[in-house]
Amino acid sequence: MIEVNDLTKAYGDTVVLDGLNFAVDSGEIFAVVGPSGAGKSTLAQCINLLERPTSGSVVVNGEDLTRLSYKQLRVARRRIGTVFQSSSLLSRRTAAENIALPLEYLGVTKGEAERRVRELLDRVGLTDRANAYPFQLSGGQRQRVGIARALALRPSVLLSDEATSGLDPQSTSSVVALLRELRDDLNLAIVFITHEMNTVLEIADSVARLDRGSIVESGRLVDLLTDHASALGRDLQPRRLDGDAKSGDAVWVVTYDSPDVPADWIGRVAADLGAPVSLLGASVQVVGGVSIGSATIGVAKDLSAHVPATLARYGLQTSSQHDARTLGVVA
Ligand SMILES: Nc1ncnc2c1ncn2[C@@H]1O[C@H](COP(=O)(O)OP(=O)(O)OP(=O)(O)O)[C@@H](O)[C@H]1O
Repeated sequence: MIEVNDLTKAYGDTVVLDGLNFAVDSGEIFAVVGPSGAGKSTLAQCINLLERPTSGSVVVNGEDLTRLSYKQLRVARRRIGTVFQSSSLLSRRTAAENIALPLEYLGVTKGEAERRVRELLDRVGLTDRANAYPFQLSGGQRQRVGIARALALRPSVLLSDEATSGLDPQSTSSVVALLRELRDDLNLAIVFITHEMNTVLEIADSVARLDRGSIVESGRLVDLLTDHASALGRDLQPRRLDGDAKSGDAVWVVTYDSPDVPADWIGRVAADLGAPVSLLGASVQVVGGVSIGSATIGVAKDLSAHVPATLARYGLQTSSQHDARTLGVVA
């Protein structure tokens, strides 16, 4: 497990990370989301101690890495494997040779390294691409090689710094599936840093939002998605808008997590309001075994005062009435 306690990083007078606290258990994926400039890269560098925090600690399996000497740190750093955005593979080395790099640095015998590389290639599903050079691999395959290399020294923590950014949706899904598999099979604690909300929904057990160097909201993904007061939970909901709101309609985002919500709730809500309800988009997401539904509906603006209570009657919640323009709906 990894714990980050009161972590602060300043460059001169500029405080880039301001007193961050979180813990990630073995077998858990913790996502950190945040806009550009929030401090995500700096956090990644402080976690693997490429940058020394100004104050605070990074504790891996009970050992405070920030207290170690440079020499001790070189050994302790093996407990954290890092995967970067572009996987930074050496272009003149094959996939297998790239994965072998950390083993070579460590002075592992040739035979032992070859055995371990074979194991790792199999682990990431690239046995048949062992002798391919990076330019012969797809973006998703290169990231798999990067993941295998990060696992070479059997770390207990995997740090993923924008590892899926820039990948197409299919490659992203395959890398996400691999990381979830590794979480479960190797019981890794994974810190997944990203600016992509969609990926968080696919991968995270817990999530924190970093904004201007501080964690402004955090929690278990399933709790955030079902907490109607959570701004992060709302931002994580997939938005599917298939239709346009009618002129004169207000747009509402409705969420539900209860199996008791009747399947024909739209018809019933319309009947209660005595006016049509248009379904503009809907999705159902299964997070941690819980089905979380999200729908976007349009209802005549003059009925707005009655909408929340009518929805609540059927176990449906809406946090607020949304401006159609912010949701990309033409009102
Ligand atoms: N070496 C440095 N000296 C001074 N300021 C720095 C340094 N490194 C980063 N910063 C500042 O820290 C802030 C956070 O930068 P960081 O790169 O960690 O953000 P980020 O969330 O990773 O952004 P992005 O998603 O755009 O990469 C920025 O305002 C940046 O200018």
